[in-house]
Amino acid sequence: MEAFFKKAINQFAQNLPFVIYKKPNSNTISGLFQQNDSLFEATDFTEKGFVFASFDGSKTFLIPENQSETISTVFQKKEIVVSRNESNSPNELAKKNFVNLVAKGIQAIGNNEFKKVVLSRKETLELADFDLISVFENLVQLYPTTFVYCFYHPKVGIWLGATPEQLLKAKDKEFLTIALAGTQKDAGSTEVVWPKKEQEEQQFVTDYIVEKLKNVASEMVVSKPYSLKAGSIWHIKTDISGTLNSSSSLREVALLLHPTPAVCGFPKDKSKAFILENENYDRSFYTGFLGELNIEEQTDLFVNLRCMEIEDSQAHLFMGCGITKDSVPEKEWEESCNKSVTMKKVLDCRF
Ligand SMILES: C=C(O[C@@H]1C=C(C(=O)O)C=C[C@H]1O)C(=O)O
Repeated sequence: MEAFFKKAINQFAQNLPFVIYKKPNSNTISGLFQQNDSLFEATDFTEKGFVFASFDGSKTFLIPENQSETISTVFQKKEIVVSRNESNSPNELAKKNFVNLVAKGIQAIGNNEFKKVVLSRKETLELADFDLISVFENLVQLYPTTFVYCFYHPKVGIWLGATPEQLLKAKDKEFLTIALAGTQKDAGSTEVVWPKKEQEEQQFVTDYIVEKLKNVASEMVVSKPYSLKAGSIWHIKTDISGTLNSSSSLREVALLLHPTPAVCGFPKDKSKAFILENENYDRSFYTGFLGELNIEEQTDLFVNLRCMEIEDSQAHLFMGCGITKDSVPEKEWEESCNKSVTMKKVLDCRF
């Protein structure tokens, strides 16, 4: 593991692009270390490499496999101590802005503009000291069931995250995606009871994805909804798998799914337009997607959630909440605070 991280440190010191990542429940950390600093894009999704795409669809960057050294290492579990006091320092202005944004979303739903919209915010923290590799290791140690990554490109920036949400897994014509929604804080029990509002919201997401996929796939299998723990919060998840029609391409499916109702809303176009007009900040790569594209004949893409961008001595954290007609703005604010803890914890823990 040490030699692997040393490689990443050297790469970073030379301002060369790289990505290191660990898949959910896996023991392997993989890395692509690009040998030049060119900025590549995935265009038709027949490329091989690691893709990093923005929410608005304008950027689909790629660390190409054929321009990179690929290395992996086995992850060793360590005991870590989280020193952060989990209570959030209340920021009254940020709260007021978010509560107003959510209220506006609820009003638009009441006016039948769309049925669901995912509204988000950005929170900036000052970092006293920051070590890229330690923070990545903290993510790996703390969130074993998520997709953990650290992406660096001198022309893009530094992003880290631990996302519970798969966008698309595909091999040949077989694919898998999920519908994820509903959030509640972990109270220490594995028996999670979900209110009707959360169950309905998640069912909307499932139905919408299945309906969309009918255009490109056959033989779809939809699992029963079940509870999934990601860090200290729970979600409701449904697995959806199927076979792509011979005329459908990987790119078509990825773009059909992205952005999913779990991070945008539905109908997609109307909720996306509302987000772009009202959120008042640029989501950039948050709620975009990332992951392996045609590596060893497999594609494994995730939605970029529970993530942060590191810029100079600051960390920008991003969190969002699914808004439906039954949402309560104050509760959504609290949910966004709970989600922010996923990143806050790793900025403040020690081995
Ligand atoms: C948008 C985020 O999360 C999404 C929204 C959820 C919700 O509204 O309950 C749950 C999981 C994610 O699909 C985020 O974490 O930033």
